[in-house]
Amino acid sequence: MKIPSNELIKLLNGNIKKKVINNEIFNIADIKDNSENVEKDDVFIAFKGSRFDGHDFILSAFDKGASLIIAQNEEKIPTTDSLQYIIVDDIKKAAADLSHKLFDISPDDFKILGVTGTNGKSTTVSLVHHILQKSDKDSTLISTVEIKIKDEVIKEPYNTTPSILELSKILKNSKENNIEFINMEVSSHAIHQRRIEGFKFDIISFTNITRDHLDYHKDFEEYKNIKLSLMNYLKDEGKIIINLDRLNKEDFVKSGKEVITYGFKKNADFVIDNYEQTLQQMKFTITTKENKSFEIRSHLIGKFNVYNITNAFVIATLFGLDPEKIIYPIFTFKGVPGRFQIVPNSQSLGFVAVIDFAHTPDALNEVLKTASSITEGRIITVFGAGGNADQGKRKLMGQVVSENSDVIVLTNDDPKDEDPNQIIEDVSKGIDKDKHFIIIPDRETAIDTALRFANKGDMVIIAGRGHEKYQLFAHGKKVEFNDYEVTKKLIDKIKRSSGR
Ligand SMILES: CC(=O)N[C@H]1[C@@H](OP(=O)(O)OP(=O)(O)OC[C@H]2O[C@@H](n3ccc(=O)[nH]c3=O)[C@H](O)[C@@H]2O)O[C@H](CO)[C@@H](O)[C@@H]1O[C@H](C)C(=O)N[C@@H](C)C(=O)N[C@H](CCC(=O)O)C(=O)O
Ligand SMILES: Nc1ncnc2c1ncn2[C@@H]1O[C@H](COP(=O)(O)OP(=O)(O)OP(=O)(O)O)[C@@H](O)[C@H]1O
Repeated sequence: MKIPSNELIKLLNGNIKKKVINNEIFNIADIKDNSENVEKDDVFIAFKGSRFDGHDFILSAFDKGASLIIAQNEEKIPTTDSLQYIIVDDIKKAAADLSHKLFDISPDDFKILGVTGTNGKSTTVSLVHHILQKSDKDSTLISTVEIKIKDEVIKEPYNTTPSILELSKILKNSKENNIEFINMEVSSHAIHQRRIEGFKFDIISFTNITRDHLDYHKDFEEYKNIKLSLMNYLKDEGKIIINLDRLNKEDFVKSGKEVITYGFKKNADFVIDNYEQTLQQMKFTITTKENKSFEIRSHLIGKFNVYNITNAFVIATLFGLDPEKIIYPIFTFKGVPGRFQIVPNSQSLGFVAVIDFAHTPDALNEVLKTASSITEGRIITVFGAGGNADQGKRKLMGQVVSENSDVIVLTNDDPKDEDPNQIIEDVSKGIDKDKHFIIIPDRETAIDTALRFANKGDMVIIAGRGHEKYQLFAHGKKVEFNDYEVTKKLIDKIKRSSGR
């Protein structure tokens, strides 16, 4: 794209501290925030991060052909002839303004949904995407599990919420594909790091706010306030949806925006009732304020999924869909990989093996309570806790699993750079020592042991890693490991060896 310098300056108006520009016109190929990827005629934005400072790579970007540098710290600008740069006050705003202009996108081009909360984001956005697609409404999905335009996967997600520049590129791609709806997960990290700068949402949905990520955030209060600050990113007519059973409406009405509620509580705008669950399917009703009731059936399992489904139902109605027509797409939704996902070949052995992404105390509580409610036999839980993450939640995870399981196999999750034995030690502090409890650090052996221990009628819950494809160890070591595939393989082996 060709852009005259004066237009560029106008675009960043009010944000410029200093500029050294010689070109009258810039021929901008792309806009990058990683020097490694810079090519000829790119603009390089120097972000200061938690590990690196992009300012340290300005020279490298320039050598690779960057035509313009946008930076924030003048002292770190290298003294090189012909380096053209702009020093701005607010680099996140500059990145959003520039990328939106360059890619010709604006939040007004789309109806945008943001789902935040500790748990339930992926399931909710994936279901909304499915409902929209099945209703002939073109939609983009941005989640931890996949990034899709319509039904086409366009990118493997790296983070739950991508960076400012990646998001801009997804919106550009979406606009080129005439997408009407953007459905995205918004993590607390993304809000804090302003990865959503320049975004304005039509709907923001809050699922629940419970303990997580207290390695990154100072305390729970800060974590909660960061989540709540997402409300500042609503369009003027934007609406908020909350789960009234899990959240306090007062925290949201303060925003001055319309707050729509759902829950089992009778004073919710969308009341859930008559919930019944079997291993095959659930059913429940949603009753609107106008006293219209809708019977919902789904293959998903668990009360937490009743909430996720109702949330998606409310979102879809606010997006203008006929509620009657939402019911069938909900029924055809197969769920998100690694979220209460049953490993089918386990049932021929007489028990049920389930893969679930629960990696917070609250999620483990929800999943194990669900498991108990639909299981005659014992609950056997295989789990661990992740490294380089909230250490304080480990003991709480141990407690929840201890209270809700008959047999516990404690193993490695993703130890990352931490000592795996220390993580196991931290988790085991929450486990009642009178329980049937065994520590097996190797995850495959742990799963195998749990499966061999299972009797007819039992349920084996393999928690924590869900859809993830790799186990992460120290020094960046990545080992292929998918709980579903490993469990399936182990069950086949047990079947072969036992002749069952
Ligand atoms: C701590 C954290 O959140 N870091 C995120 C952050 O990175 P950062 O700003 O710290 O970047 P950095 O690595 O220090 O680099 C600074 C700058 O130098 C640049 N650089 C760096 C090296 C180089 O050679 N050249 C160069 O130009 C980098 O491109 C970057 O622009 O911004 C990056 C881009 O958005 C993220 O990918 C990165 O996520 C890291 C990988 C991460 O682990 N984040 C987790 C904690 C996270 O964000 N999780 C949440 C939710 C998880 C959940 O829901 O459970 C998520 O949204 O994924
Ligand atoms: N509404 C909910 N309330 C509590 N727990 C839930 C809820 N929905 C899902 N869970 C639990 O959280 C796990 C992750 O679900 P999901 O991926 O939908 O959440 P998420 O917020 O996207 O999490 P992440 O960002 O870590 O992927 C599930 O496997 C389940 O154990």
